[in-house]
Amino acid sequence: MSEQKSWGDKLRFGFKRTSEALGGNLTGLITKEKLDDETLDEIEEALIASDLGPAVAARVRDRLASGRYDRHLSELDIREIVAEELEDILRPVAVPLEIDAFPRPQVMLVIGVNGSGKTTTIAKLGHLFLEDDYNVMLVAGDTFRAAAIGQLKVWAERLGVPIISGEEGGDAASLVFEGVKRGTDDGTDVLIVDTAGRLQNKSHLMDELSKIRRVLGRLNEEAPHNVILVLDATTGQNALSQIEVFKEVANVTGLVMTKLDGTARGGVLVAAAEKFGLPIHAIGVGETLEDLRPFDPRAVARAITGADEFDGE
Ligand SMILES: Nc1nc2c(ncn2[C@@H]2O[C@H](COP(=O)(O)OP(=O)(O)OP(=O)(O)O)[C@@H](O)[C@H]2O)c(=O)[nH]1
Repeated sequence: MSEQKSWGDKLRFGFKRTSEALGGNLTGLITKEKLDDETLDEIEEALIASDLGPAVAARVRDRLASGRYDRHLSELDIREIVAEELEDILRPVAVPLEIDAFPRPQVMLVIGVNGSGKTTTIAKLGHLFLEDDYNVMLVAGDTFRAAAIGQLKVWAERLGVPIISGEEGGDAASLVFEGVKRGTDDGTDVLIVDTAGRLQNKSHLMDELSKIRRVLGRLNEEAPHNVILVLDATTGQNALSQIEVFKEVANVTGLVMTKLDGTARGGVLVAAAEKFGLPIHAIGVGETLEDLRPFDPRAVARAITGADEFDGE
């Protein structure tokens, strides 16, 4: 119970800068007597300025326009209406990561640009699975940098889970192969693989992933079962271009968005949901292991719009 509450508080706190930005953009528009076209245009622009993107802003505008509100709408009314629309957009993509009964281990490749929070996210996902009593193993497949290998080893130790790692510059695919073999023998449920999947150049990423696939295919045709793209919300609209490019070169199966706490640009979560419809497995609102969770679309929509700050929920 208290865990739930504290996550709710973290969400509201995390999205505070986003909801303040949205509120700031809306303030002044709401005092108008009725929702004429000019006010609707201004609200639409305010939503775009909040990183929700033009498509989401247009949806909200349509909703407001079709409401035929014959009364003065307060700021809270507007926030409530926006929150409902955002919830509708987020609901279909709020898909928690599931571990299938078979085959085990389930192989999850984690990709993302440098500094997106990839390594931390792997640790946080591991923590989530451990909480659900799954056996977890990590693979330090980002062999480009010794620091990345070291960092993942520290996380593995903290989590108390095994890790397969090699030397800097080593072959990621053979580490993954070893991980699946060991994981099969040890009864591992989920193998989470860090990758150097970073888009320094597209062909390198494609080569890396296709080699991993090829090698994995010898053990299990369906692996990798998940290819998870980690995105840093503070990059705003740039996160959308990253999805576009990664989708082109890797078979991205789902997203994790991090650093929603450090930014006024959290609206990009909704823009991504609307534009791509890819599952968003979890969101990160802080640096500790507990700060990554599958999300409740209603709670997130209300945190983004700050609706609950107003009605005292
Ligand atoms: N505030 C906040 N910080 C985060 C979050 N997720 C990750 N970070 C921080 O972001 C920084 C980068 O995270 P890493 O996990 O090292 O990122 P990476 O993508 O693996 O980066 P490289 O190892 O450089 O490839 C670290 O300081 C993390 O603590 C989050 O949800 N919120």
